[in-house]
Amino acid sequence: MLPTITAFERSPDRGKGQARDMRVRWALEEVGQPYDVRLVSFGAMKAPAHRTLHPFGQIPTYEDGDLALFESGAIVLHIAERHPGLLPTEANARSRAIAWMFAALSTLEPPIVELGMAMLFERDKSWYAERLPMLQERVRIRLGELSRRLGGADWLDGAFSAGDLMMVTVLRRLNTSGLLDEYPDIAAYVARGEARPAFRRAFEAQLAVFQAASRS
Ligand SMILES: N[C@@H](CCC(=O)N[C@@H](CSCc1ccc([N+](=O)[O-])cc1)C(=O)NCC(=O)O)C(=O)O
Repeated sequence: MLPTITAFERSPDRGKGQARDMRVRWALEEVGQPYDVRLVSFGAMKAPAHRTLHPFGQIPTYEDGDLALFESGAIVLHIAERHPGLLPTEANARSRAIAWMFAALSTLEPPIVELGMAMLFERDKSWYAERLPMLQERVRIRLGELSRRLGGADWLDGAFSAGDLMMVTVLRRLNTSGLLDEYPDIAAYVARGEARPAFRRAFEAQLAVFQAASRS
């Protein structure tokens, strides 16, 4: 019995790999762990059966034997702890890699999601023109700080880790904002992640789901 994740039956991101099952697919591909996918509709996500897995009625979830997990960060950490390839074996380096996972989710993702949601849902508001620059600046501050820490290295702290995997998936949300163009080193870092064979396999798998749904 393979681990089973849940993903959108028809992703609103239209196969661009922005939905958060992408992180879990990528982590499973990096460690070479085959997996099954249960596709769920928006309606099914909110139904009691799915909420036993995910209290907030969302995807992804992860089931393996009698374990059921939600939260993409927790799922990626679970995979990284049980398979080599995503976390260093040396204790301090391992802790630093996990710190970068939290930094991606707690420091970079909030301003990036806030900007993305505003650009998606607030354009018609009277205060949009005033609020947008403030949201952009909050992201620019973090991109500048990340750029200085990365300092031309390939990955955040030595070899590629789950910290980079989470950071790249968070930074990819900026793809339509134009902000990545202002930080060519960060854009190159994201491209390095996207060029990994495991990323490509994960991306193609989630795209195939959207393409199949679009044909039906
Ligand atoms: N913190 C949770 C957040 C999970 C989450 O946001 N899930 C979203 C899908 S990924 C977020 C997402 C959605 C769409 C795009 N997009 O580009 O269209 C990008 C990301 C979901 O189930 N939404 C349905 C709902 O809440 O009713 C995690 O990291 O797992």
